[in-house]
Order: sequence, then C-alpha cells, then structure tokens
Amino acid sequence: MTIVGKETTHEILKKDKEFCFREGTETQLPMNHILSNVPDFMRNAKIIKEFAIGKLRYLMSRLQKNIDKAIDLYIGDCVEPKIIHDPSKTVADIIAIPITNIIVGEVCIICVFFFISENFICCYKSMAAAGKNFLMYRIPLRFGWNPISKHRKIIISRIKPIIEKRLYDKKKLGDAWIVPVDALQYYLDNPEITPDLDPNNVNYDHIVDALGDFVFAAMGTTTNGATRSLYELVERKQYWNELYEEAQEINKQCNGNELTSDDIAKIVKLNSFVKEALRFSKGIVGLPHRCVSKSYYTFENGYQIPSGRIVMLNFIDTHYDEGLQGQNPKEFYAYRHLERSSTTKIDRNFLGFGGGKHACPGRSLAVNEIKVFLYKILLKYNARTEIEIIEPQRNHVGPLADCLKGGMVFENRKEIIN
Ligand code: HEM
Repeated sequence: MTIVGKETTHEILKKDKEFCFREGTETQLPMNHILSNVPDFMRNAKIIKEFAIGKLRYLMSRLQKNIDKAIDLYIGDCVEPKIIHDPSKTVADIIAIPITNIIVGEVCIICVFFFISENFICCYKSMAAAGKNFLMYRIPLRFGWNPISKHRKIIISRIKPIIEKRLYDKKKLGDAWIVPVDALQYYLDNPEITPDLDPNNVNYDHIVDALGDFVFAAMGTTTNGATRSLYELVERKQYWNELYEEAQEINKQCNGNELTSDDIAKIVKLNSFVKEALRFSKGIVGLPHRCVSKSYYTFENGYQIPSGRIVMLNFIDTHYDEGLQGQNPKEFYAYRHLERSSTTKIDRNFLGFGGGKHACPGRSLAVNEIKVFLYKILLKYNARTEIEIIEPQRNHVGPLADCLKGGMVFENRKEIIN
C-alpha cells in the first residue's frame, strides 16, 4: 500500500481509468460477495446518481417532512430537559427515516428498511473494525456465507406485494397512473430488472441488492456527517446563538413554511459550519484506490505506482494545510468556508466527497439533509452536553477519526418562533 499527499491526490481522483475506488475498497469490504446480485456496481452508481441528482428538488420537500417526523419521534417534546445518552444512535435513527422514504417511498415497509439499514451498518462496522483480519470474513464469504441473506429474505417478502401492486396499477391505469418518485420505482422502470413489466418475471434479488448498495452509500456516510455536525454544534457553544439567529431569520422569511432549495442555500453560516465539521470528521488517510494501469502509472511529478497497488489519500495533508485552509488550519473555525466554496463543490481543499468523475453524486442530498436536520434542531431546542466540555478534543483511532461520545441534554426553546 502507498500513501500519497496533496500533490498527487487530485491526479488520482481524476484518472478514473488508472485508479479505481471500487476496487480499492474491495480489499476492506468485498461488496461483490455481500450484494452478489448486483451485476455491475458502476452501472448501479450511475443509476443512483441519476436519481439523486435528477430528483433532488422534488426530494427536498419529502426530506423535510420526514426529518420533522423523525425528530418528533426520537427527540420529541422536551418540556423537561431530556437526556439522550447515545446521540449517535438517535441521529442514525433520525436519518434512517428520510433516507428510507426516498428509497422506498411512503410505504409501510419503512420499519423493515430501517432495520436493514442498521444491520447493514453494523455488518459494515464490524468488518471495518476487523481491519487486517478481513481474510477471516473473506473465506466464509467465498463459501457462500452472507451476513445479509436473512435480511434480504425479509425485505423481499415485504417488498413483493408493493411491487406487484405498482406493476398492476401501471398496466391498468396507463397514463393516469401517478408514478411514485423513489429509488425503488427507478429500478422497476429498468428493463434489466423488470422485463416487460411482467409481475411474474421480476428480479427481486437484483432490486434488493441494488437498493442495498444505495443504503450502503447513503446511510452510514450521512449519519456520520450529521452526528459529527451535531456534536460540534452542541459542544462549541460559542456558535449556537449566531446559528440560531440565522435559522430564525430564514424561518421568518419563509413564514415558517417548508424550505425551498433556494432557502436552504441561504443558510450560509450553517453551511460553512457543516463543511468545517466534515473537514474534521475525516481520518488521517482514506479513499483507497487500486492502480489499474496496465503495468504502472507515472505521475506528473515522475513518481510511479505499479499496477495492482492500493493507494491511500493522505487527508491531513490536504485538510490541515495552511495554504489550502487559511490561518490556523488545525483549529475548528465555523466560518472558515463562508467566503469560499460551498460544502458540495468539489474542490482542491476538501476531500470529503472525493473528486473527478466518481465524486459523490449524493453530496447535495446529504448536505441538505444535514443542514435541514441542524436547522430544525436549532429552531426547536436548546441543547447542551451532559457533562460540561471546555474544549472539544478530536482524536484518531489508527487512521480513522474517533467516534464522538457523550450524552446531550435537549430542552424545548421557550421563545415563540413564527
Ligand atoms: C455526508 C454524506 C456522504 C459522504 C461523506 C459521501 C462520500 C463519498 C465519497 C468520498 C465517495 C467516493 C468518491 C470518489 O471516488 O472520488 C462517494 C461515492 C458515492 N456516493 Fe457518497 N457520500 C455521502 C452521501 C451519499 C448519499 C446520500 C448517496 C446517495 C444518494 C451517495 C451515493 C454515492 C455513490 C453512488 C457513490 C459512487 C459514485 C461512483 O462510483 O461514481 N453518497 N461518496
């Protein structure tokens, strides 16, 4: 394995014919064995991209309703101060609801998908934690053991009647049928999965694994970003009031109604805050790419990487560089990005969403979701840490950023918000 710094990082991200991220992560997480019914992961990524980017504006409305619903369900009314002992778990529960909704729509299997999301993440985490011992997992995987086969069966049994109904309605109602907007429908419209829209000829295994890939890409990443941002917000009290005032101003401007994408874009201080939180959430190295050049790849600076070698990107080199980040790059400064690029722009100073042709296609969806989540928390509650923290410490475990721990106390805001 080779670790590369900022000079060559963007060359790797741009040269997708020479460096492959999918193949790089295979050594850590053999997705082709776990989601074995996805025939082509690149193609699946393209479908997710078309859906997440193409339907973003439409999805924002549903996202907000579902974030509201989820906050009410998991934090709720805090007339008396309420202690949340494990905020990471609560945020995961909250994020699962809007994501499930954009994947399978307004249907009752929400609980099941939610369940599988959690299990996917547990399975991912335990494998990731196993680190060098991946061999231990690879061997049973090669012999057919699969950590998700039980969940796949449950999902299929729940999803089958919904798919049958959609196919039936489509045939019967023709143009009068209102097409559901969710990832499931995207797959159903794909002739590789549902040839001739024949309910007896649906490739359920393919659909469920393809959706599983969506869950993998979207759930853990967004939950991690939202959790880190919430901790930064609650622990760094100096920003709380200013960010609240910004949220209140925007809320007034839209009369307490749903935010449009343009309204969300106006929440600029919170946007910069989230980017700073994401900058600090990265570990020391990451984004493994396998060199897939024929024999070796020669960088512009003359260095060479042999074919087959895994290359890791040095995040610290980019994220803590004074030239790229401005003054005191190792300090958390919420408004660092205010006059600079937005969180979702692929830029030399931020590797959170990768880069080049394969840069994360779900980034606008994810960042808007995190922003809306924090905006609603700011408007609804006063929050503090359970134990007073003078200066938050952000450590690493090996090359990874350490999980943030510690309880939070939520209390309803006394102010009346228009
Ligand atoms: C804060 C949340 C997220 C983070 C930090 C994140 C990060 C990333 C990164 C670093 C990559 C690799 C980019 C590269 O190879 O250069 C990636 C790829 C990808 N992400 Fe995200 N992601 C997030 C949310 C999402 C969401 C919500 C979705 C789905 C709607 C999604 C779908 C994907 C897909 C499909 C790819 C593969 C793209 C390809 O291979 O062409 N991500 N993401």
